[in-house]
Amino acid sequence: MSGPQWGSLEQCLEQHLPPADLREVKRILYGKETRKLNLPSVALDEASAGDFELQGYAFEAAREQLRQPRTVRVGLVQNRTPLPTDAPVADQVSALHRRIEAITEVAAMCGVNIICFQEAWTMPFAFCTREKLPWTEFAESAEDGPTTRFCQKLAKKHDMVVVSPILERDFVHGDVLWNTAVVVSNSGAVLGKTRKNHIPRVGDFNESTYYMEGNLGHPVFQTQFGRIAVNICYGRHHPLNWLMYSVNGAEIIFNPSATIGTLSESLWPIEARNAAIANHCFTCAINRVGEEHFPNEFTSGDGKKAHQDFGYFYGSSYVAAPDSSRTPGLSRNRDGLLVAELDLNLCRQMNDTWNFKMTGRYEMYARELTAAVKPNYSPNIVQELLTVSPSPP
Ligand SMILES: NC(=O)NCCC(=O)O
Repeated sequence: MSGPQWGSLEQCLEQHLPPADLREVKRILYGKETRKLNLPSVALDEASAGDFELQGYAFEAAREQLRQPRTVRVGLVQNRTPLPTDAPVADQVSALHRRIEAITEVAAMCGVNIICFQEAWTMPFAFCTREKLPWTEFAESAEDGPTTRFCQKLAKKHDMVVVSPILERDFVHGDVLWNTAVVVSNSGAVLGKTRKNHIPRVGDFNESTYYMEGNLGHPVFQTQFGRIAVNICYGRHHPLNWLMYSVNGAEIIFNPSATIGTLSESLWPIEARNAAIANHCFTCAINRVGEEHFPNEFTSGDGKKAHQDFGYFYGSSYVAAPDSSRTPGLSRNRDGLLVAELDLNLCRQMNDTWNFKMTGRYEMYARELTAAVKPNYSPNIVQELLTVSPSPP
């Protein structure tokens, strides 16, 4: 399975396909072409000095007579953990704060209005280990922990909405942990929080050792730049999870993730993109990048040898639009900032074209699902009745 040596699908296609074929392949694989954004040279220089990739694309919508274009710029950040996992907890957190601060500065130069970081961005993705200490020490209050206060400063300074996915410790309810995304308004106020609804039980994703499925439903946050929601990582495999954010009015759904090549790389380009199409909204898929090594060995329950790493986090963050177009992905092997300009008018335009909301038959599904989750449910399977022919006299 590919590690860091293989840069990205896009690099491979560009390198090997003749231009005419490349155009056709991209038309089918990526939909209507996104326009490359002309990003300021100072931002490109800063990104190159800071050793992270910077790419920018714009999605366009048709001009309407009664509504002005509703353009918003989103920033997706993928990054490695700068320090080794056995460095002191406070040092790891502060190194990540510094890294994200630098990338957010560049996002501000690019006019980003809403920025989203990767899942559990203040820590290594240590849930594979099943160890409690020191990993639980990375948990913080969503309302006023050091990372939320840090994000409030960034939001206010840059007039930017900040989506900050962290390991939350809920001090009010028995000190329990959650996988949470905090949404900070561009005013600097904490707008609210949302929790990961689906917890994986696959491979080394032993997150259920640490926290439960979220209990906050599918909140959508009204920001100055549009209505946003956060579907954290494994929730992207659940079409109804995306649907409920959309039912509550989300125009942009962020999907901060941590996932590895051996498990999910072939699912990655499909799921968030399909959700954008099915729900007439934009989706932003963000994955961490690189390899994280842990001090102690752990096993995967598959008879294979114990190991000290999770596998390769393949980056490849991208934005998908309701008209089925998508940006190219960031690379598989570098930290990066993807800037995408969205015209939110495209959501309603696609709704009027394809009518998935109108043709959705939600009432029928609600009724059938209500019956199907009951313990005494009998599946509606129609079978041929076998008639017993009378025996000959
Ligand atoms: N972080 C997380 O939920 N990962 C699970 C694996 C996946 O969804 O690809």
